[in-house]
This record gives sequence, C-alpha cells and structure tokens, in this order.
Amino acid sequence: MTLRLYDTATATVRDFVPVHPGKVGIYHCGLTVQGAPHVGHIYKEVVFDVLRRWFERSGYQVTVIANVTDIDDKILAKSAERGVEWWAHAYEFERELHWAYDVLGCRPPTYEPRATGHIPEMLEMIDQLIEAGHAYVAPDGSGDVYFDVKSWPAYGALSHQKIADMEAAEDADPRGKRDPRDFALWKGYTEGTPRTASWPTPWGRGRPGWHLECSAMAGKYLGEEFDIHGGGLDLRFPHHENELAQSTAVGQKFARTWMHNALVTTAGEKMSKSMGNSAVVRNVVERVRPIELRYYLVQSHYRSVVEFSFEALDEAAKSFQRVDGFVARATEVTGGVAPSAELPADFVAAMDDDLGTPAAVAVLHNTVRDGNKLVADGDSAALREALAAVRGMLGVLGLDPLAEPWASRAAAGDELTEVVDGLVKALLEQRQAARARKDYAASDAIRDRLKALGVVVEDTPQGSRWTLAAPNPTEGI
Ligand SMILES: Nc1ncnc2c1ncn2[C@@H]1O[C@H](COP(=O)(O)OP(=O)(O)OP(=O)(O)O)[C@@H](O)[C@H]1O
Ligand SMILES: [Zn+2]
Repeated sequence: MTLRLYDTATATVRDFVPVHPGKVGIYHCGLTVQGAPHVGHIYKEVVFDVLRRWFERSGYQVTVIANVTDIDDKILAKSAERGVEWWAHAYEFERELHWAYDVLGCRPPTYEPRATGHIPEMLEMIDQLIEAGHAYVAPDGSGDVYFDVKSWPAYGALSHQKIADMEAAEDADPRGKRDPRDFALWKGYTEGTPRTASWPTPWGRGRPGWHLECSAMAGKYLGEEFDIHGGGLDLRFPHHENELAQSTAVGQKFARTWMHNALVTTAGEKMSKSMGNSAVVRNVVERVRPIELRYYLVQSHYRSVVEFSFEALDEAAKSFQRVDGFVARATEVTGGVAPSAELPADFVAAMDDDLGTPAAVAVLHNTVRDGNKLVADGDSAALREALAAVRGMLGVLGLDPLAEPWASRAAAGDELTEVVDGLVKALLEQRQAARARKDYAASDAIRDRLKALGVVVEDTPQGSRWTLAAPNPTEGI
C-alpha cells in the first residue's frame, strides 16, 4: 500500500504521487510571532513533524519550509503596547517558538524563512500580478496594492465558494479598493507606525500583506510546483485561497495537495491568543512532561478537533506512562535493544491511511500489552522483538524515550532530581528539628522559603513529602 492523504482542495483521499520521484517538498504556514506559542500552534508543528518522519521512514528525501511572519499589524500593535521595538518583539517570540519546537521534539524545518527577508521576492510577484492584470495600485495614493479577485475566475476553488457568495476581505485599512472582496498584497505606510516597519517600492513605502509572503517564499524554496501545502484549518480561507490565487495567477502550479490540521479548541472555541483561552506551551509542560504533551497530540487524528482539557491531558500522560514504563522494564530485563527497522504491518497500514495515528497508537498499545506479559519471565527473543517493535513505532511518532531529544534530557533530569531531592530533604530535616525544639518561627520560615520556590511540603504519617506546585497553565501572553 502507498501513502494516501486527504486533500482539502478536492475533498478526497488520494495516493501520494511526488512531483520529483523520491523527494517531498512541504510548506506549512508558520507563526506570526506576536506572542508565546500555545498548544494549538504546537499541534500544527507536531502533525507536520510526524508527517515528515513518516515520509523519511518511507524512503523519501524531505524538504520542509515553514515561514516566520515577523512583520504584521498584530506585531506592531503588541510591541507598541509593550513599548518595545517591533523587531525585538518578533524576535523574542521567534526564539520562544524555537524553544517550543525543541521541547516537544519537533525537528526544525529544513529552512525557516522570515517575511522581512523576502521583500524583493514579494515585490517581484506584485509586479508580475500588476503586469498580468490581476492586481492594482490603489488610486487614492495610499500605497496599498490589491489583488483583483474578479479578474481570477478560479478564486474560491480551494474553499469551494463562489466569488459572488463571498464577503469583504478583512484588511486593516481598506483604502481605495475596487471591490470589497479584493485583498491586500501590500499595505501602504500608515501614519504612526514605525518607519523601520516600511520598505521602499515604486508606489511608496509600505509593508507586505500576510498572504503574499507565503506565496513568495513557497515558490522560492520549493519551486513552481511542490507536493504539500499545510497549515491549520483556520487558514483554508482566506489565507490559503489567496496564496493559491496569487501563485497560480503568476503562472505557477503551486501545491499538489493541501493538508489542514483540525483545530485545538477550548470549550468549543479555537484556542487563540486573541480569544484569551490559550494554554501556553511553556506552562503546560510544567504540568506534564513534554513527551506526554506530544503523545496527547499524536494520539488524535490530525483531522479531528482536539478539545483541550487538563483531564484529557492527564489521561494521555497516564496512557503514555504505560508505554514508557514497558520500555524501561523491558530494557532493564534485556539489557536494551535497538529499534526495529521493520514495523508491524498494521502500524504501517494505519500511517499510510492518511496518517492514521489513532489506529497506529492502538497497535503500539497492543504490542506493549503483549510485551508486558513477557517481562516477568525475564529475557527472551519474544520480549526483545516486542521492545524493538515498540521503539520502532515510537521513533516514527517522535516518542521513543530512549532516543533524542528525550534520552539526554532524562539523564540530565535524573541527576538534577537527585540533587534537588537531597537538598529539599536536608531542609526538611532542619524544619523537623526546629519543630522538635518548638521553634515554630524557624520551621515556618523554612516552609515559606520552599513555598516561594514552588516546593509544596506535605506532612504524612510516613514523614514529609515534597512536590512542585503546578503553575496556572492558561496564563500567558
Ligand atoms: N487552535 C489552533 N489549533 C490548531 N492549529 C492552530 C491553532 N491556532 C493556530 N494554529 C495554526 O498555527 C499556525 C500559526 O498560526 P498564526 O500565528 O497565524 O496563529 P493565529 O491563528 O493567529 O493564532 P492566534 O489566533 O492564537 O493568534 C497556523 O498554521 C495556524 O493554522
Ligand atoms: Zn501561509
């Protein structure tokens, strides 16, 4: 069986046929770096990281391009609110994004182009569009340039809409449009915005429109026709519809397959910075281990909505602990085995069926269940086989606790936990001694000091236990 993927444009599951044999080019829309990434953002990263690993496993050479939108109205507004330069704001959250990729075990894209680094490519595309009669400079002298939607009859093909049924495009400043549905390719300089956030063009200073940057960068790095264009389902319209219109209107074939991940929601609403319902990655990974958060996202099919809840997250963490508990026990008993090169046929079939991770995870759990029955009998060929298969499957999902990045982190974590445990215990003994001599001021001072560090002390009949307080994971920018 070959890999089959759902294509949003044709609304069908189709065999994957690469543009260039043996190679895959994937573009997925990256973040507008206006704030700290939340679980919704990282879901998209995890989905495309698993897709990339599956292609590589299937023998393809994969190129992944994911942009960073480092200039945009929201970045300008948020940086002004904080009183920092827009570029410093964008860079701060770009680094936060890289941290989040890394902590969740997502490999960085092959290349991650920034919008501000591709202004000449965008201007070249605008020229071509104006030349071909699909774009116009606003006649009001604002410096805006718009795509002429009515000049492109195919507009609406991706989202299956007719131009006549469409509503006005949501541009920040709809000056001088011929038609309310026309969307901005370029935004003329607006009074009050920093001059550093504008670039010279033949029609005045200005900044790029969001849709155009993806067309320019996808074409530059992946060529005029490439395999997969991805992003969250929220981007299908208007963002991807507009990208498709721009690129095809300059004569490119653009993406063969459009892949959209479903959204992470909170109480049924898209998790979104602007909605204030975001679980920020940095906070969530204080509650569960990053590998458990990744498992939580991987176990869901990429086209199914993930209704985020801490109960579901804790449940997933427990489920993953059964898997990594088996890996640890079986490794101890057998002395360790390498991940298997051959994967169980059901697992392969599940992954080939539109990246069917829920069915793939079910195969993983079945293998763990069978393997667990063997552990009590000590080392055996069957146990080694089960462990190798489990590690092989986990590797594809980016979840093998004995592979990088998890292995070295666990080693570092173990050492640190031991040291911290020793230090906290020494303090607790001092606290106990203070209580024994009825010096409650001293014993309370020790408890308060620990509390300020996030260490919660619980007095049990067996003695004092300590844990780290869970932060509030919905706090963030
Ligand atoms: N809740 C979500 N669930 C799944 N994917 C998401 C979610 N929010 C954003 N994405 C995806 O993350 C990528 C980066 O999105 P972008 O920076 O444009 O965020 P956004 O949609 O503006 O988020 P926000 O509304 O939080 O500002 C896009 O591919 C987008 O589809
Ligand atoms: Zn895009």
